Amino acid sequence: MKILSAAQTRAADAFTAEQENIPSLALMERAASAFVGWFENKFYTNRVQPILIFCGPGNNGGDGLAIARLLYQHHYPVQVFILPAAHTYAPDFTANLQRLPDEIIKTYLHTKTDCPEISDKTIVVDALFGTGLNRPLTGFITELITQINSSSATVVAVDMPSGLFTDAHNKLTDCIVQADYTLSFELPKIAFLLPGNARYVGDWTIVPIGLNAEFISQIESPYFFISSDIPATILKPRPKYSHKGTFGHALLISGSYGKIGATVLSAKACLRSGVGLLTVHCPAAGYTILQTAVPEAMTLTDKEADFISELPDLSIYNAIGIGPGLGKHPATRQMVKHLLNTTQVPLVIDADALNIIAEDENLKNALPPNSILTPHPKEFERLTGKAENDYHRLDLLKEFCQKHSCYVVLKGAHSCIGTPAGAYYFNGTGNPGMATGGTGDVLTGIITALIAQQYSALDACILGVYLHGSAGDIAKMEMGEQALLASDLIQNLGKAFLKCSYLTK
Ligand SMILES: NC(=O)C1=CN([C@@H]2O[C@H](COP(=O)(O)OP(=O)(O)OC[C@H]3O[C@@H](n4cnc5c(N)ncnc54)[C@H](O)[C@@H]3O)[C@@H](O)[C@H]2O)[C@@H](O)CC1
Ligand SMILES: Nc1ncnc2c1ncn2[C@@H]1O[C@H](COP(=O)(O)OP(=O)(O)O)[C@@H](O)[C@H]1O
Ligand SMILES: [K+]
Repeated sequence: MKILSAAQTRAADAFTAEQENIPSLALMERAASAFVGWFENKFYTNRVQPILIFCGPGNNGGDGLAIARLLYQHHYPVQVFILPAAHTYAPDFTANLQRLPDEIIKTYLHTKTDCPEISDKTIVVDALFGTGLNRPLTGFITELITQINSSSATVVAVDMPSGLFTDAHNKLTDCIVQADYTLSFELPKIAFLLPGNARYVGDWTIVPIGLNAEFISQIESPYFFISSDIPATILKPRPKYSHKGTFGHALLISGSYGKIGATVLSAKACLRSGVGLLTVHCPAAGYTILQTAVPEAMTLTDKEADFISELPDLSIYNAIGIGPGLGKHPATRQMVKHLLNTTQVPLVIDADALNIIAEDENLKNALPPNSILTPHPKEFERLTGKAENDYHRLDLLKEFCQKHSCYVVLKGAHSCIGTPAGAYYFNGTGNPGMATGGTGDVLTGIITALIAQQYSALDACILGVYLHGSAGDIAKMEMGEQALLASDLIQNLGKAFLKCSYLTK
């Protein structure tokens, strides 16, 4: 699914209205109906809590007025509060104001004293500003928003939390509505996918309003959201006459004393992701553990008991994953250096292998083209330096991928894949239960297996993060978030593959 900027969203709205001969007012009605459908589902028994709808002067405010009318028709106790317009109200705002039933109390807000009391039991609908915000909010509006934010009311934002830019950085001092829920139209917004905005956006949902699909597919955007649509087109069926050689031979270089568990997790995930053959190169101390815990994998041991100091013959492998549990022993550093200087096989690089590379500019420059790096934010910071904010981090991601011709999976709640072509793919699966040790090792195993099966680097990253998160979501259905372990992701990879394969049909 493509992600559009605020300007592109406006263009998509305008094109849809013109091309499909739908008045913009009808599009607004669709948006309001979609909002109300979601709202009724969420708060369906509740027709006593007062609903305070705050409307700005633009189309977002117009949505608010249409929502007020529809909720009133569904017997919700709504009240409307309207901001003064600096110049004029948007035409569709005015049209919806005229359609507002007289029974709905409407109040114009000029100063703070006009603002209503907002009790705990209230539901606030924030329709002040949406994608048309063009500067930080100032003046009296900030007092209103501060009052909304300091109340214990449930806050539902229409399209965007007011004050939050759709696609640009907000300063920490900017005044922004802190919504519990954001119901947004047609496509996710970049702002929803960045960790720093979580406290404003809350739990977000997208509802379709029928914007022109052809227009959206033609418009150029570097930003994509990975929902089931993209992975379903990537997953390949296993041919009837295939054999284990068809699905590649992966090598996993992993482990050090006390961290063989990371190797076990990564190896199991690799095997559960369809690889034909897997060999693990680990410290000698890991031999019995691996042969017992992962009998399907072949094990090669290092001459050292507790860390890896040497490389096996690499010539027979068509995918190499390195990093989980590796440690940073000087001999291990040398091994990583040697690997980067001798192989042109793209690597899947995680954990301490990333930390070793981060400490040496020459190693970054020696990355084989099309390698995949899977840092969490701290590891990423070691690679690129500190980001000033979430948007700057995206710039650093792009620069790094372009400079080193590699793919980076910047892990997080919405893991973001950066590509050498400058695209960004944000993952939509996964949950906070996955914020637990070992889940990253599982991802390394999955992506290494997909590379061994000849998926392109980009496809392996997309399918990998999607299946990894999907396995986490399936595990969550059984056991919730607190008890979730990295092993549970491996247990549920089969179901995640199945679910994805049903979507390809
Ligand atoms: N255009 C369409 O066809 C549709 C638009 N929709 C709604 O329209 C919204 C976008 O509407 P608009 O483009 O009118 O924009 P907004 O309603 O977000 O805000 C624009 C208005 O706010 C003013 N403004 C911007 N920043 C300000 C600031 N910091 N302080 C004070 N005033 C400020 C602008 O001058 C303008 O008057 C979407 O978020 C969505 O809610 C939906 O109804 C779907 C269809
Ligand atoms: N809140 C979250 N929501 C969704 N996924 C998450 C969340 N927190 C972590 N994850 C996922 O879990 C994994 C954690 O990886 P990492 O930090 O490397 O763990 P480890 O080093 O312990 O294996 C990543 O794939 C990340 O995207
Ligand atoms: K809003």
